[in-house]
Amino acid sequence: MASRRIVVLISGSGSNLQALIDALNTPALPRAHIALVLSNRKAAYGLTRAQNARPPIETAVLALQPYLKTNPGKSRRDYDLQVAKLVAKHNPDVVVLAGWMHIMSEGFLDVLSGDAPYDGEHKVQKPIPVINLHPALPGAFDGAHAIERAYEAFQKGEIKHSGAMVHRVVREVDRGQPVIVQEVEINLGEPIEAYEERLHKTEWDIIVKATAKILDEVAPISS
Ligand SMILES: Nc1nc2c(c(=O)[nH]1)N[C@@H](CN(C=O)c1ccc(C(=O)N[C@@H](CCC(=O)O)C(=O)O)cc1)CN2
Ligand SMILES: NCC(=O)N[C@@H]1O[C@H](COP(=O)([O-])[O-])[C@@H](O)[C@H]1O
Repeated sequence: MASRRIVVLISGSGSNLQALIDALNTPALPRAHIALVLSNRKAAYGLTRAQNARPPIETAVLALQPYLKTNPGKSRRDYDLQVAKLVAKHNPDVVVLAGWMHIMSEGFLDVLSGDAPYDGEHKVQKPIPVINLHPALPGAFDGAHAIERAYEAFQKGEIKHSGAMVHRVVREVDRGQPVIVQEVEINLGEPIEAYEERLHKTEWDIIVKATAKILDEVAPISS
């Protein structure tokens, strides 16, 4: 059976990308490779992680503001379609947003679902699931800076739990169906760094499990 294809979108350090890289072709993530790592920030250390992988992983950078500057008249939506085109060309079985700090418009999702062509003519052969890692529980702290917001809310007594999840990506940010949800303990009075350390370890675990779960749904390994 052919190796299952993963495309990973990043914006930063890439520690979750590293978790995926380390899990490739182990029992946790069998028969899989990362076909492309795409970053919207050229300084993202995750790009170095991909290039240092063995075998090296193809990387690409497409940042919004430089795109708009070099393509006068083009919009954020055009940018999203360009991202979709870069992704679709690799015909992935799954797309993983691993710290991808850009809200995707319908255009991107329409291409990945097969509802719209990625090059004005061709559509993806089958719907491509897109999943996102988010450092909060379903329905809580949607959007950016969720770690800090959840930590502060707990310390103020506003919430009793927080955690992390991987969810399917839909147009409404962080409201897609959860794939894996894991609570993470927060302790009253502890520094945020202690909570973040526990949370990131949980993320590294659930991003691999969620990716494997989706791959087994869309491209199961025949026994
Ligand atoms: N259509 C969707 N797009 C994205 C989703 C989603 O569920 N649906 N998840 C996010 C990831 N994310 C939280 O998990 C998130 C990332 C970024 C932002 C945000 O406010 N981005 C700003 C720019 C911020 C920056 O550049 O630092 C923006 O896009 O204008 C919110 C939520 C990924 N995309
Ligand atoms: N809303 C999305 C969001 O906040 N994502 C967060 O970005 C970090 C990426 O870390 P990494 O670059 O080390 O993988 C992770 O903590 C992830 O939960």
